Amino acid sequence: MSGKLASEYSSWKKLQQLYDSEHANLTLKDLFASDPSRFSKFSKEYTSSSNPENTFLLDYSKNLITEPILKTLLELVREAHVEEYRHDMFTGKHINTSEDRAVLHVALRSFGNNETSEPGHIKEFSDAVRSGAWKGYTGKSITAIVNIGIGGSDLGPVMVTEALKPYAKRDLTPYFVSNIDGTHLAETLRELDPETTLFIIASKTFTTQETITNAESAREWFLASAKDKVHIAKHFVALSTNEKAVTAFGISKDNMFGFWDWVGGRYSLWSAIGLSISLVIGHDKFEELLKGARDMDKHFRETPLEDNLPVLLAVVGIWYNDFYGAQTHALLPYDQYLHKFADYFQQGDMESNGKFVTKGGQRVNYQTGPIIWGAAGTNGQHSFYQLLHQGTKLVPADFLAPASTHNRLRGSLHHRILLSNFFAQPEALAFGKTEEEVRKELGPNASEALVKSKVFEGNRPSNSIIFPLLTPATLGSLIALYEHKIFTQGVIWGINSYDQMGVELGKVLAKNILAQLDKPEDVKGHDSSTIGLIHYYQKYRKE
Ligand SMILES: O=P(O)(O)OC[C@H]1O[C@H](O)[C@@H](O)[C@@H](O)[C@@H]1O
Repeated sequence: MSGKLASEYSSWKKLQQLYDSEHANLTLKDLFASDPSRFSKFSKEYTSSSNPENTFLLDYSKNLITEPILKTLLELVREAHVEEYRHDMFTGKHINTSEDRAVLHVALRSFGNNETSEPGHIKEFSDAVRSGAWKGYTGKSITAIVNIGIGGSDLGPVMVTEALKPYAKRDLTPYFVSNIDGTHLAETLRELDPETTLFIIASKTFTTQETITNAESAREWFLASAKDKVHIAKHFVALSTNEKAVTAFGISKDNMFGFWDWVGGRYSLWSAIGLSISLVIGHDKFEELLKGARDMDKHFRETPLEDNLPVLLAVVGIWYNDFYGAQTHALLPYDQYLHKFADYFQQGDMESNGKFVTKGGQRVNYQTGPIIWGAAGTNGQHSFYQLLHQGTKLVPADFLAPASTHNRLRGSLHHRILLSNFFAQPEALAFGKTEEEVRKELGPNASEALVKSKVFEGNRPSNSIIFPLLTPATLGSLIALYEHKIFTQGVIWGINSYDQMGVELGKVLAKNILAQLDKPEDVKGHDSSTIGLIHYYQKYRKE
């Protein structure tokens, strides 16, 4: 890290000048009208180095950028030494400075590196469960797996198993329990049979209160039927870096799938945390996912900045976040299978880049990570798109869609309709509808108010990503694309994208409060609001 605030870079100052002098006149309508080759200039096709079928098109032409703006944004990348930091990450330097750790999730998908992954164990176990050779305590095969984990030990497996459902073994149903709210576990267990259920306790630290409490309750539920603790070995496995805590819980070393402290929770689906993925889609497909990510790593490492897709997404994001003042960024996949994509990157991005101090401990004087949100199209259109089109906020968005679907209902009629929306929404956002157009449509008798209410100002930017079909390899590449976008932005902002100190305070306060919940006289050391809320709870609680 250069030790500088991003705002001290000369390219940052230049960007501010460019914004001040140009933004008022920068309209997508003019940008497209004045340059017939805008699309070819500002779009790139990616093809994975090892798999020609893993390809996608990134169209970033509908952004409020010009060639000089993009050039200056890339100067910022150079000035912030992103390329050097990229090298440091890939070579295992301790870029997670506050925890003094390497950041090497990329090594998990580099293959041929046996020290950094446990593929043999994962494969062998997945094959045994999937083939039915792995038997439960009454000799029956496993039909349900329950991943108990939270945050990074939940969201990746949830998102990927949903996204790759077309490749799933349908008689092995995955469930995910994350919330400490007993409802989550209770409602899941209601459907399950202890004789055919496998619990996967996923926790990097194996100290997370939610996960350990849920795991204990699951064990209690299981033992109510199985009676003898020896049966735990057939029904509980652990994914963790903490062997001591795993064995103390009663899970044998043989049933533990290890990983390492240099795998961040929100980057861990590539590690043993991906066991549920391997169980659901099979180890070969899990490897295809990893290879897709590996090929994007190669692209990120070797491609010049001008053509480097994660870098392009990162700088365009910075342009809106830091100069246009956009607070959020929407992820809008037009693919039902990707309905958890935004949830996944909510943690991936916000836990990585939601930070106000630099690695050097300075308070930043600019915006860092955006608020990430989104939903699968077209549901969002009938919900929040009103604000995207006519609200007072700028919401840059990424639209993603597959050209073909795994479910070609009625000769792909559904998919054609879906994609017509995928194409129409960015167009409408960018080019809008003028007052004159509305007037023409409504005729001379329309009231002024009605005319105004139907105007779309347009000029709302977006990226579009389109790929042939959502396969494991393509998904791997897309996830890695966003991971490296987050990395690039974090380096530019000078922050540590790989710790998560911000989740600690709430945990500490909750522990303290838990010890005070029984009696009103124990509730001490809080503000009057917190005390009032706890007293109300104590009045109505039932055990
Ligand atoms: O896997 P674990 O250790 O249970 O952690 C689960 C989650 O806990 C915290 O919220 C954070 O540290 C997350 O990054 C992490 O993913």
